[in-house]
Amino acid sequence: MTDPKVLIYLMRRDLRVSDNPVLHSLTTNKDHGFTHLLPIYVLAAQQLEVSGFIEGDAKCPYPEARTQVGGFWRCGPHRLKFTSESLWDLKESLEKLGSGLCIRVGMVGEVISQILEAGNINAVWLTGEEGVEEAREEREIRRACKNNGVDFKLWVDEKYLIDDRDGLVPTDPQELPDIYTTYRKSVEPLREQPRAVLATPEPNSLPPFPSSIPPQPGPFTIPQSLPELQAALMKPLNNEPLCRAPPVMPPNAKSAHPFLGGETYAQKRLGHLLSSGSMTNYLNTRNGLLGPDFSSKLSAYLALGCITARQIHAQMSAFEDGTNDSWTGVSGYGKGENPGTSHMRFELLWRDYMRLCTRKFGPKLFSLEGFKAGEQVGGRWAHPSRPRPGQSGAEVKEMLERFMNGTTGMGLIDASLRETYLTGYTSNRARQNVASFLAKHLSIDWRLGAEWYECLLVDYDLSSNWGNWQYVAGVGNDPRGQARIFNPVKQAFDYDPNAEYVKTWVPETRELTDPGECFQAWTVGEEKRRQVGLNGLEWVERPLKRIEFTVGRGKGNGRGRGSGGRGESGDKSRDGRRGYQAQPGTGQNPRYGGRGYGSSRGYFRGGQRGRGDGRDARMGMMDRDRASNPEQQQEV
Ligand SMILES: Cc1cc2nc3c(=O)[nH]c(=O)nc-3n(C[C@H](O)[C@H](O)[C@H](O)COP(=O)(O)OP(=O)(O)OC[C@H]3O[C@@H](n4cnc5c(N)ncnc54)[C@H](O)[C@@H]3O)c2cc1C
Repeated sequence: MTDPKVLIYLMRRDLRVSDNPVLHSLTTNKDHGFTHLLPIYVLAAQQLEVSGFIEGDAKCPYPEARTQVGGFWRCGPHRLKFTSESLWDLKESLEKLGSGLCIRVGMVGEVISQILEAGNINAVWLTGEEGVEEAREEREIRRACKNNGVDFKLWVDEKYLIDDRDGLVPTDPQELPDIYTTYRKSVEPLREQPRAVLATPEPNSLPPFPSSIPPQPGPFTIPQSLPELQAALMKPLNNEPLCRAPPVMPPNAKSAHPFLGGETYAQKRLGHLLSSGSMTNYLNTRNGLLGPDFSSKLSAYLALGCITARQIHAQMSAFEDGTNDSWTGVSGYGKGENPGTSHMRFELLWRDYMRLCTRKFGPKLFSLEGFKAGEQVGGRWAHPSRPRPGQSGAEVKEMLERFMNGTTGMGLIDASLRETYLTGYTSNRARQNVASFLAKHLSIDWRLGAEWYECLLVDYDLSSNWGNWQYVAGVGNDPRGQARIFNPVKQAFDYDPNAEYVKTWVPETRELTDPGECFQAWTVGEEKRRQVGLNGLEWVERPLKRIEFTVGRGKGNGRGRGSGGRGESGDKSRDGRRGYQAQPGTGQNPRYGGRGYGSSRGYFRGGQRGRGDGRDARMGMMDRDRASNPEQQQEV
């Protein structure tokens, strides 16, 4: 009998069996020499809270998985659910192929090291990622492999539209143009560029799953069913709401993102978009706000690698070329590239571009000054511990709390924030407005918004989230930078002219007939407020922002009217940099992770400290890190 030769395939954001380079190579290259394949997914303790996997009174060995500036849970309920569904779908798909999936809990590098130390592993393969934490994992695994005499291979991440190896993506990240359009022009025509998708492995074509695997080290227990997995993930989050006075689901409101996670559902969704004609119409509908089909809703699948951009491209090409008769009769079928499919490629390239920006700018992705570090923009933004002149910390805290629970008094913004809280999704149009409102109207540290999205979004993606927040805050790759401000009243008139979206998510406005009143309920007169039940509501009486706006004059000029432009937010008058932004790479507990920004404490941890669950000691360790760095202390 030959000795077993076991290959670990660590799956991170490539949760699919189709168009998967690692699985494909194992089925096509029969000389790989492995007798067994062990696909592993680790629920990473710094990215999602894992204490729910502990039974009994044992203490969790890791700090809570909180964001660094705001102290929010890094992975909220919507993405926990979607991720668990995606994992289970992957497990079932691998089982159908005659393989399996081993789920583990802990710090990724540590988990893999423990398995290597138990012996009998010959190689570890994984796909490279751009994030700071993911790169750290890769270094740790590489080191563990070296220490244990095990082969290590980092595969090229192939879930993007343009392949890194085709000579179109700059090999030196610093050569990436700072403007998206310049990059796009350098890679067009987009329809010609993507590589072909890789075939899905046939059943029993992969090396078999090992018969024995080192157990999950304590104190964690791995659930054996999807409901148990979801219960363990949700357990720590059930103890407290994510914010003060959270919104409740309005009657008759429906999620625009009712989709289950996983490769199976990603493919179904793509099929639906093509067969329903939604993809053909995409250019006309993509700025819509309500309903599942105004845009693709593929982002969450793309973020976890349940589907690849080139799979979307390939299916669109088949549609355009008329090579799949099941689409006969659908508008645009067989008629070549159309505005909808062309624009989808354009958006998918944005996603590529955001990833390449992460590669280029590294930890600057999380810096208050963004990619423009050194351009002295930091003093613009308040944080509860760093109010701007004339403000108190309590005022900033209240503004932020009302941002989080969607009671700012600005209809479009509140609708989007409540929708995001309740469903994990909001449209790109709404996201742009929300980010602009926080950073440019409220002048609050935009990283708190980025972290809040990290917690809430079902499709959270490191590069797309942080890159877009920087872009809108004016410290990223928007050539118009600080000069571009979204007027949320004008935007509401343009994209929600009948206030259907605002009325759906801010049900208190449903009795109002004038859309302008829905967009800013403070404009409703006293008598009417009483009649429609708006009387006494804080966000009606005391909105965080009042924008004078008249439809005839403000609409269409991109600026609103009266004080509706940038002046009313006070951006220009109050400045003076206070030098408080974090220095990349400081104040972190290196073992636990962190992405090189902010402090570890977070501001909105409501009641987490000193609750006597054994975690104070760990937080104390992080406090010491901060105390050794006075600049860092100033930061929070
Ligand atoms: C402040 C802010 C935060 C954002 N955070 C995220 C995030 O965490 N994850 C995420 O995937 N997208 C993010 N986006 C980008 C965009 O809003 C979402 O990708 C899109 O709304 C997802 O819905 P969809 O799949 O229906 O998009 P569609 O309109 O159908 O677009 C198709 C795909 O193109 C990509 N795409 C579209 N627009 C962008 C963009 N501006 N940047 C990068 N990729 C894009 C996405 O992968 C998307 O699935 C953010 C945008 C803003 C303004």
